[in-house]
Amino acid sequence: MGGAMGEAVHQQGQGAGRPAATVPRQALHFIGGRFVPGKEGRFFTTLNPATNRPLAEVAEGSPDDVDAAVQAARRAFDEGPWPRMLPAERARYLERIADRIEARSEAIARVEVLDTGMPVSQARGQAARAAENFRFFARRIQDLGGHVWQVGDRFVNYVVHKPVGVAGLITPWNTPFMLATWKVAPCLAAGNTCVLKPAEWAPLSAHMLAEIVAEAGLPEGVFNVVHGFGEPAGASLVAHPAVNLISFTGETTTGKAIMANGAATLKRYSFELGGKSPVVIFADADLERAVDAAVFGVFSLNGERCTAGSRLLVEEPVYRDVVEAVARRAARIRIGDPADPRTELGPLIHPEHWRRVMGYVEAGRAEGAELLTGGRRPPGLPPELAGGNYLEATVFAGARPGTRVFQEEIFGPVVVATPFRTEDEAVRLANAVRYGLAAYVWTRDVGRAHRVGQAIDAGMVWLNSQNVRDLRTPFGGMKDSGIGREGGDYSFEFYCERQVIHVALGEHPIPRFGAG
Ligand SMILES: NC(=O)c1ccc[n+]([C@@H]2O[C@H](COP(=O)([O-])OP(=O)(O)OC[C@H]3O[C@@H](n4cnc5c(N)ncnc54)[C@H](O)[C@@H]3O)[C@@H](O)[C@H]2O)c1
Ligand SMILES: O=C/C=C/C=C(\O)C(=O)O
Repeated sequence: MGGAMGEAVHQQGQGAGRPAATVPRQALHFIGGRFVPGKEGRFFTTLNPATNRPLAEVAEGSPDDVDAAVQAARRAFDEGPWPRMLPAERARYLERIADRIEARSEAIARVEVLDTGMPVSQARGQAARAAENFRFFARRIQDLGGHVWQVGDRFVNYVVHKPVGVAGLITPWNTPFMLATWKVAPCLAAGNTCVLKPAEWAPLSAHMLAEIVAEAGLPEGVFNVVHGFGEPAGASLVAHPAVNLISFTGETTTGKAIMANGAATLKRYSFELGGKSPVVIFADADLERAVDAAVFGVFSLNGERCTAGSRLLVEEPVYRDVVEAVARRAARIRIGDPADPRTELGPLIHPEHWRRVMGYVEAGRAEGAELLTGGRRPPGLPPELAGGNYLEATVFAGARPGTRVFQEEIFGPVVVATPFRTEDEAVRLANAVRYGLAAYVWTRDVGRAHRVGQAIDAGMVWLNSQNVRDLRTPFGGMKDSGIGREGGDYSFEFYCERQVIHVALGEHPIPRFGAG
C-alpha cells in the first residue's frame, strides 16, 4: 500500500478559539491501494456549509476511473487473499480499522463538521458509531452459521455462506462517515471487495476512511473509493458488468434510477431510501418525554436524517399543548457554528438544498398550515456565518394530509403537526404517505402501543422511545422507503450467497432412466 495521501492543510473552525481540524487540500480516488487523481484530471470543490467557502478539491470520477476501481476490486476478489481468508483473519483487519477510527475520531468528527455542517457534539457520536460498526461486524461474521437439515439416515442438507463478489456502495451526504462504514464493514467482513462512491456534497470523511484502510494494511483492491457526481460516477458503477451488488442509501427517485440502470447487468440491491416518519402521541403518554423525543427526533442532524420524526400526529385533547411545547422548544434551539460543542442546529448541507427546504416552508404557508415558529434564515448570526445555509427550527401546525408538507420528505429542520381523534385515525394518518421507514409511538397503554406500532407500515417502530439503535436488528424501510434490510445477520443475507449442500448418507432410490 502506498501513494500520496493528499497534502494536509490546517483550517480553523469558523468561530474564534475553536480547535483546528486537518482537512485534506485535495481528496483523490483510492484505487488498488493507491491515492490517484482522475484519469481526466478534473476536480470539483466541496464547500463548508457554515460559510459556503471552499473547503477542498476533490477528484471528479469518470467512467474510466470507475472502471479502474472495479477492475482492482475484481482482481482482489478473483485472485487475492481476501475472500479466502478465515473470517477471524478478516475480523482482525476490521478491528484494526476500528482502532484507527477511534484513535482519529476527533479529527474525523471535525472534518465531518466542516464538510456537512453537522454539530460537533453529534458528529462525535457518529464517529464512535462508525468504529462500533466495524467491531460489531468483525464479531458477527465469526458467529455466522448456516442451517442444517437432517433427513433421517438418508440426507443431511446444510447451508454455507460465501461472499458475492464486487460491491458498489453509494452513500448520501447526511451522515457520510457512519453510513459508509455501515455498508463497508459487513461487506468486507463477508469477504467481498468494494468500490465506495461517496456523496459529492460531503466526500472528505470517505477520504479519511481510505487513509485508515491503507494504514490498516488491507490487501490492495479490497476497498476502493471513487469520488464524483451521481452522473456519471455513481451511474457507471451501477451499470458496470463486473459489479455484482449495489447497496444504496439516498433518495427514492435515485433508487428507482439505479434499479433501471442496473437492470441490464442483473444486480442484487439493498436500498435505504427516504422517509416521512410519524411521531404518534396519545393523550395518556408521558408528554414531557414525548416532547423531548419529538424535538430531538426532527432537529438533530440538522433535520437531515432519514429517520427524522417529521410528522407529529397528536391526540386532540393534548394537541395544542404538545404542539406549542414543541414550538417553544424549537424557538430556543441553539443555532450557530457547528464546531461549537454547544450548537444544537447547524447549517444545511448546500445552498441548493437550503432553497429546496425553503420551498417547502413557502409551500406550507401557501397550503394553509399555521407557522408556529421558524421558517426564516436566523437573524443575528455572527458575520462569519452570514453566508451559511442556516434555517431556523420550523414548526407548522394544522398540516392537512393532502398537502405537500405532510406528504413529501423535506430533509431539513421542519416538522408538521396534525391532530387525530381516534386510534384508527392515528394509524390511517400515519400510513397516509408513500414512505414507511420509521415510526415513533407514545402512549402508556401497553396494548395500544403494540397494536398501533404493528399497524403502522414502517420498517422500524420505536415505542415510548427516540431512535435508539440495536445493531443486531433489521434496519430499513417499507413502501417507498427501501428494499431489503441491513443490520446484524440481515446484512449478511445481502452481502453473502447462501449455498445449500445436499449430502446423501446412503443409497436412496434413483429412477433408472434408459436402463430398460
Ligand atoms: N433510509 C436510510 O437509511 C437513509 C439514510 C440516509 C439518507 N437517506 C435518504 O437520502 C436522501 C438524501 O441524500 P442525498 O441527497 O445524498 O441522496 P441522493 O439520492 O441525491 O444521492 C445519494 C448518492 O447517490 C448518488 N447518485 C445520484 N444519482 C445517481 C445515479 N443516477 N446513479 C448512481 N448514483 C447516484 C449520489 O452521488 C450520492 O452519492 C434523503 O432522501 C434521505 O432520506 C436515507
Ligand atoms: O440518516 C440516516 C441514518 C441512518 C442510520 C443508520 O443506517 C443506522 O443507524 O444504522
